[in-house]
Amino acid sequence: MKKIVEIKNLRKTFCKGDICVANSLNLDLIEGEIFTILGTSGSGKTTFLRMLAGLEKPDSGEISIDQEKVFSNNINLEPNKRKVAIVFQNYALLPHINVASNILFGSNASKEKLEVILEKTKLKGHEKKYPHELSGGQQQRVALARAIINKPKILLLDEPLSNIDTELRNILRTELKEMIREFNITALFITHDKEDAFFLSDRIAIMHGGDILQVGTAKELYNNPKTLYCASFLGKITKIDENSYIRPENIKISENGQIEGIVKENIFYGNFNEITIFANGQNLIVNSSDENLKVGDIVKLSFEDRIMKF
Ligand SMILES: Nc1ncnc2c1ncn2[C@@H]1O[C@H](COP(=O)(O)OP(=O)(O)OP(=O)(O)O)[C@@H](O)[C@H]1O
Repeated sequence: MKKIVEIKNLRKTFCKGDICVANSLNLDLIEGEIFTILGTSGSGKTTFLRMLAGLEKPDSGEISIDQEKVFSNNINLEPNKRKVAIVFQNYALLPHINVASNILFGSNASKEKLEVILEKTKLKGHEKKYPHELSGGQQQRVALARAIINKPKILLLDEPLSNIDTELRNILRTELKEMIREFNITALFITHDKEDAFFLSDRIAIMHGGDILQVGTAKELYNNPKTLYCASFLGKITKIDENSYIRPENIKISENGQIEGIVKENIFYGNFNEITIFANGQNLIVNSSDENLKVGDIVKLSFEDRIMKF
């Protein structure tokens, strides 16, 4: 598997060292994968993406893209020499020029290439329209087409799905994933949204306070988080003793359960119920399909294997 991006000991601090946004980061991206940096606001995602693109200068470390060193002690290639392209949040389309001109903006791609890309992004017939005449999905495709026309080695996507309402967002992210697969390009997303990360990514890195805490597939991270922070960031957990935790779906209410508890609350969420049960001297959160349990009912619980220890 070919490494398209190699990052070694990348460091960046702001405000005379007060805020460390990249704390000796190490990361490799593999050709063709969709990779996501997932983190809360202020965790350092944008700075990381900007350093990769050459828009922010790291303090130290190394970045290679497609086997070429683009940043090190004595190298700092300009953004346009780095074989990267960015799709910005809100797409950053130029409002006063049409679709074709937006796609060709800053590119010396041929008319033939434009035709191919219009075809592939399903924008044929829309090339003379202006951005405000396009749907959200079409605008996203123009932004993608513009990013991809120069055949970058890596496509960087800066929270492209934020500020979009849920219904459209589901459509856009499906389309986005299909397009990226269609172009067979390596992509790096940054997002704070766990669901987007799970939907889009082959692998995910969890970022927090300028550190990459863990890298893995969504399943690996969810089922085997290395730290309490990663565990709770990716989904609800409930404490079962001093240093053991479990996810609500891994506690079962059953006749044969070994632990007795009393129902404190039962909340209906449509496809499951979230039940708070007081057992072993504490409140446990349990996901169940049992809509009929009432406050005060006595139940028996058992824990499935997936106990996490931190
Ligand atoms: N140019 C700058 N000067 C000083 N501090 C900065 C600068 N850029 C970012 N920071 C600080 O660095 C930290 C990380 O910022 P960054 O934008 O990389 O985080 P983020 O994870 O992308 O957050 P968000 O999701 O809110 O964009 C924040 O505390 C931010 O205030």
